[in-house]
Amino acid sequence: MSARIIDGRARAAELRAQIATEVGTLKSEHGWVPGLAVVLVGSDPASEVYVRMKGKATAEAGMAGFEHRLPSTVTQAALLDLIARLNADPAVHGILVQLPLPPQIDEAAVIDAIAIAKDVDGFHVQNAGRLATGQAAMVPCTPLGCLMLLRAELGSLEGRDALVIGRSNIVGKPMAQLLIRDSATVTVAHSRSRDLPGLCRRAEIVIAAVGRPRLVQGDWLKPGAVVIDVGVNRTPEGLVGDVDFEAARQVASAITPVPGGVGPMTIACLLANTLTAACRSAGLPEPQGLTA
Ligand SMILES: NC(=O)C1=CN([C@@H]2O[C@H](COP(=O)(O)OP(=O)(O)OC[C@H]3O[C@@H](n4cnc5c(N)ncnc54)[C@H](OP(=O)(O)O)[C@@H]3O)[C@@H](O)[C@H]2O)C=CC1
Ligand SMILES: Nc1nc(=O)c2c([nH]1)NC[C@@H]1CN(c3ccc(C(=O)N[C@@H](CCC(=O)O)C(=O)O)cc3)C=[N+]21
Repeated sequence: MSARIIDGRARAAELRAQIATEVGTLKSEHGWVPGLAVVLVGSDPASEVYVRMKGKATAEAGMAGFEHRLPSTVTQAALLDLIARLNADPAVHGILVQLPLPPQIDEAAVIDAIAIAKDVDGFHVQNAGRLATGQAAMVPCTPLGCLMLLRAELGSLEGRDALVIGRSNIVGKPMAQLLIRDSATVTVAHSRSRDLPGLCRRAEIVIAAVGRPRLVQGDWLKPGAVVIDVGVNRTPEGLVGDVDFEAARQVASAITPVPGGVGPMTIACLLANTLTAACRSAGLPEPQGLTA
């Protein structure tokens, strides 16, 4: 068997086109556009790439982009001061502080300073809590993108055995919450899990969010499994995922590639969250199909 390759790049392009249309309507009917502020501290090369991609996608969707660059030596107080100004700026509907932050900055304190309604990353404790308790939340972009791909592939996730590998606050945990909400049976594995291959072999859905190149082997997979590879690992041979793609595609029924799978969906979902946040702030109806 050879797996269907899930084209995240194409799905993300569709989503961005839908968002651009909605933004055009907002502009012509209401005379304003959604605005996304991206804050980059320091000059980590990978972060630079992501911030540039986000800026480009924002502009192409017709949204207003505000980029704030701060030196790696910035103080916590100065960063919190910028966030306070962005919170108060009516042209800014979404705020993203690129992670990771330098060691002198308390990441949790920074995230919790972002206005809940503008937290388009969905990292604020209150958005995490809302997601966990089934209230309307800003949902983290990467898990949201994975969920969209899974629903498109499988339709209903009800009763499916899903394995999430990774328990980070930004990917693994919110991914598990979304799968629970869609009535999948969810297992969350991490570095202390015993028998990861055995856990994998039971799963109809595997979501790998680990950060270890090609950790998940082809013979760990249940035949016909749907595999979502969140990993983005820079190796001497180039960008690779957390799944051994060539081996896995012989066993899986569908699999996301790296690059071209989850990554582009993350960026598209950031725009989706910004549009959703903008509509909510203006009391306008939310466009359909952009949230979980
Ligand atoms: N495509 C995209 O849009 C995005 C991609 N990423 C990528 O996804 C990956 C994960 O990101 P993130 O969640 O932030 O990473 P973290 O480093 O925060 O979390 C990694 C998780 O993997 C677990 N883990 C580590 N080693 C193993 C192992 N050998 N077996 C099982 N579990 C293990 C860790 O366990 P423990 O908790 O016990 O330490 C932890 O829970 C990275 O490659 C990152 O680059 C991230 C965000 C967006
Ligand atoms: N506050 C915050 N929010 C984030 O969402 C956030 C963050 N910080 N810090 C870093 C991670 C990582 N992340 C990615 C986004 C897009 C791709 C992506 O588009 N990847 C392309 C490849 C791009 C390349 O060549 O590097 C792909 O997979 O096809 C990957 C990873 C968002 N993150």
